[in-house]
Amino acid sequence: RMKFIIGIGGVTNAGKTTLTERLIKNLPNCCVIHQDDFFKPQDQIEFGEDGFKQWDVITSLDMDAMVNTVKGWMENPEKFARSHGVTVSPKSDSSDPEHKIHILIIEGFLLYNYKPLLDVYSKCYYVTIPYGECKRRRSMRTYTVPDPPGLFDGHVWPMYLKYRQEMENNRLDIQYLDGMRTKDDLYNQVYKGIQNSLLNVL
Ligand SMILES: Nc1ncnc2c1ncn2[C@@H]1O[C@H](COP(=O)(O)OP(=O)(O)O)[C@@H](O)[C@H]1O
Ligand SMILES: O=C(O)c1ccc[n+]([C@@H]2O[C@H](COP(=O)([O-])O)[C@@H](O)[C@H]2O)c1
Repeated sequence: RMKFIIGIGGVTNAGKTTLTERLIKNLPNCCVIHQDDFFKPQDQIEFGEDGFKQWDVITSLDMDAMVNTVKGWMENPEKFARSHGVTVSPKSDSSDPEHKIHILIIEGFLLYNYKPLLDVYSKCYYVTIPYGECKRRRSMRTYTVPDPPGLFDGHVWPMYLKYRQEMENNRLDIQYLDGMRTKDDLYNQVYKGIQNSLLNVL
């Protein structure tokens, strides 16, 4: 079977998880890896010169563990699916070309800033929203470690700008998505895009 890896990157609260959840429900043989699951424990996150715990930098994540998880899927997507509770369509069902494929979605806010993971993607998406909307959505969200006052302007947004610049210097073929559009619009656009890509590779 073909293997196809989709990156859903983007700024915090852009709607990555919302979009991803709907895609995995509707794509065949589709597994998911959330970058948020690879945050290091709180006591390993250092304080920066900005006075904040440095959550929004690549070293706050155990990226080696994330790479190994991706490799695990690549080596045996069937087994990965089974052990993650994903139903795999039977191989004999070859009448439907869609089912000749294994799909992995990798979702997260720093997807395209780690060299060992840059060349695994078949398709790279990046969802953006403007500063004001990002700050508003973020203020309504509660993480395992709640944001201290001033974190967004003092750390989250500046680090986003820094890593986004670095990402753009990496010259990946990234398709940008406007996260201000409705959830339905975003989903329909991406679902159609993936369908088209699959038709080309199958
Ligand atoms: N297209 C959208 N338009 C408006 N609000 C959205 C949209 N997509 C997601 N949201 C809302 O924004 C917040 C963050 O969404 P989420 O999918 O968790 O973002 P992320 O995973 O990028 O941090 C949630 O409250 C969600 O309901
Ligand atoms: O998940 C956690 O344990 C966690 C703990 C502290 C902070 N976060 C925040 O998670 C954000 C990235 O996730 P997301 O879903 O908003 O893209 C990032 O901006 C961090 O500041 C996440």
